[in-house]
Amino acid sequence: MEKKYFYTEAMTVGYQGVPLIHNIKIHISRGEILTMIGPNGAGKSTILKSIARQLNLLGGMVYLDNRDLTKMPGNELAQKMAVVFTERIRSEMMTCEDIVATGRYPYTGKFGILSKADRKVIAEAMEMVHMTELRNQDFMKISDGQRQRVMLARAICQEPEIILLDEPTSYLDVKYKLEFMTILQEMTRTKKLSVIMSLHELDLAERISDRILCVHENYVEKFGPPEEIFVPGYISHLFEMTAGSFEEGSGLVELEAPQGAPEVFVIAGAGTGRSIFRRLQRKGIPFAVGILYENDLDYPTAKALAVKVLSAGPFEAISEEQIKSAKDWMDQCPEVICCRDSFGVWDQANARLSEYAKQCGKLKVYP
Ligand SMILES: Nc1ncnc2c1ncn2[C@@H]1O[C@H](COP(=O)(O)OP(=O)(O)OP(=O)(O)O)[C@@H](O)[C@H]1O
Repeated sequence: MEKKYFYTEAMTVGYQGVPLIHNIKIHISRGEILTMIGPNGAGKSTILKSIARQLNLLGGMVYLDNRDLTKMPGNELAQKMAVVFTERIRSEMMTCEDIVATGRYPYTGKFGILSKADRKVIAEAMEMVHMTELRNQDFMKISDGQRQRVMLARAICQEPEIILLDEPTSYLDVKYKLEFMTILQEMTRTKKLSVIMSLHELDLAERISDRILCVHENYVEKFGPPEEIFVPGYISHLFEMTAGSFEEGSGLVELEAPQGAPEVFVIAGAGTGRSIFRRLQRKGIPFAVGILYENDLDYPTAKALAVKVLSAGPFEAISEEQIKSAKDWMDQCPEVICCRDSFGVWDQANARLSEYAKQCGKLKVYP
């Protein structure tokens, strides 16, 4: 096997000599992103802390750049590896810039005197995460999201080859989440940075990661590229979801579907139905939907929330039998909502259903 930049062999992690997860086998190359996902308390932070040497390994080996990581001198490790964890660092009387500057310690020698070149790296790192305007503020008096950006700037100015991040985007708003991920991605491309992180945002994990490690409670269940992880039903299994659903294809989460005999039949399609399905869900009204093509934008939400979805295969002709079945379901519902104001050439079955609902006096044109 090609030697990877970072890899583990039978790594066992845990606390006070008690193993939590055995036999962890992961690897990444320079410029790759590995993301850990899994339920609360599964052991993601424990793995990160063990790689960062904050916890002793309970077994196995970790290699970085072909070296036994446990034996690497501290200063050398600090020049290779940056760590962005969630615990608050003690920082009395320190400005945000002071905190970022501590990222240069592996390069500044014993007295921590910053050269002109160090100051340039610090300024660039602050600029990169858009925190220059925070530089003179007391680090203890900024928001959680601002703190996450300051900590990323500190890691960037450490100029590492590999960065470990524990839930780095948990406090960031959507703009900064995307910015944060873009910065990481740019650094993987331009500086060949390797990234190992934990994320609870599955949509981001799927998009950014080259490899995903699925940590189930106390064991590692899967390790592979996102397309091997986000397969139907797997995320619900990994998180042992008991309410609502996650659809791996679209990355959509939906709340619990209302149960019971359908009270409304919805004619939707082309993405017109999703907001109606969710409104019905919020009111706890069970509903049926038809006839949707299985590649329609509305289909994943309908599958998650409706009692019954009458569907047709992608680009297939809809048969008389399918229309008859949809009418039968419609007959059982006191009300029909039509989300469409026009029907295309390939959607005449739904035009007929809408006409049928009108004849039955059940059609409600949705506002
Ligand atoms: N210092 C500690 N000593 C002993 N056990 C600990 C310690 N810290 C955490 N644990 C336990 O180790 C297990 C894994 O915790 P860990 O923080 O690694 O989970 P996680 O996957 O990062 O969870 P989350 O998604 O909630 O952050 C938990 O059962 C936790 O209670």
